[in-house]
Amino acid sequence: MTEHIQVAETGSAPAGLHGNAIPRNPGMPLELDWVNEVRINTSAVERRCTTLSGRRSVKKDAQAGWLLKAVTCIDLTTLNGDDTANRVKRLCAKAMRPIRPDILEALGVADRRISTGAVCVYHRFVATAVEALEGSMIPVAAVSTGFPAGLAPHDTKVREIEASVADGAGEIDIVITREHVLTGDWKALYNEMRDYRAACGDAHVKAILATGDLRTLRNVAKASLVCMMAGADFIKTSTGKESANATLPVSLVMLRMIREYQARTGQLIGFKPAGGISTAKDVLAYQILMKEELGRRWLEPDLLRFGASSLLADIERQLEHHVTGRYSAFNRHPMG
Ligand SMILES: O=C[C@H](O)COP(=O)(O)O
Repeated sequence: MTEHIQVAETGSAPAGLHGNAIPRNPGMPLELDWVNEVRINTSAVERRCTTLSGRRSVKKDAQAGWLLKAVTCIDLTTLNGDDTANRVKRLCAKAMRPIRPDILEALGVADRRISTGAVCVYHRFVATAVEALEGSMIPVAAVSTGFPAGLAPHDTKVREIEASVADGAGEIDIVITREHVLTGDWKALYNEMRDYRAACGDAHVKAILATGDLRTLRNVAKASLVCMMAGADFIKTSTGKESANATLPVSLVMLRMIREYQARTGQLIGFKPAGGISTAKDVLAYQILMKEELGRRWLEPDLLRFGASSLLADIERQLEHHVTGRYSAFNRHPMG
């Protein structure tokens, strides 16, 4: 598949959810019949993912364009217990200039304005990141609702969202209560998601399903659907802290539910695979999956984000290899 892909034009706003033309998902009443009808053919899902990687690839000469586009879809993330304001500031600087100017020059895109899709941090660092990114139009995404386990009291979780919005977060990545899925309490999941969406106000909300905790692909599909019904703008696979994070089969199931939701409601919902996505090769596989399942519209940062802490370093390295024919050491591509 040799297909060249457009990266952001000079002077256009950096990638972000804000200012895009997609109307937000208002949600809809919980339709339990629809949820209960959901069926997943696990072997067909696995077969599709296996054949996808065998049949499809992006030709070498088009890869740089795809990887630059992927950069604009990264939620550049730091979610560690030892995070500091200085680390977050360095990450923000990287988000504003994710690829070294000499590499962009050699690729012939020095005039394009390329930034990551967002910077993703804990609530504590939202204000720091907002200040560091001032003028860049890069939104700050806050993980929330007792991330990563999501087991804080409900009111505390709602207040956490409100606090991050007050500090300037433009995007809120909430974690769902896995117990609601594991006990099939779809009403409870719908209600909590509804409350989170309301607390976000104008901030876009990504629903983290923590798929590695949900045990079955059918649960993943149902949870995706219920969160979309309750008004999620994006559905996201993982926190990055579960024992299993983003995978192609889980992503395929979520994408099929996005397609089904769009067919019934007309609404376009975004997708964010997260956790363990660390190589350019991984990212190309996800981009191919997105394009094949939902179409090229879903390669844009208002509908696709990669939640990743170390992916950018590998992409930059691959782009450098593309222009010089040589690989440099990882320490030449610091994250912050
Ligand atoms: O949402 C983002 C993830 O926490 C990042 O996970 P990662 O550190 O495996 O890239």
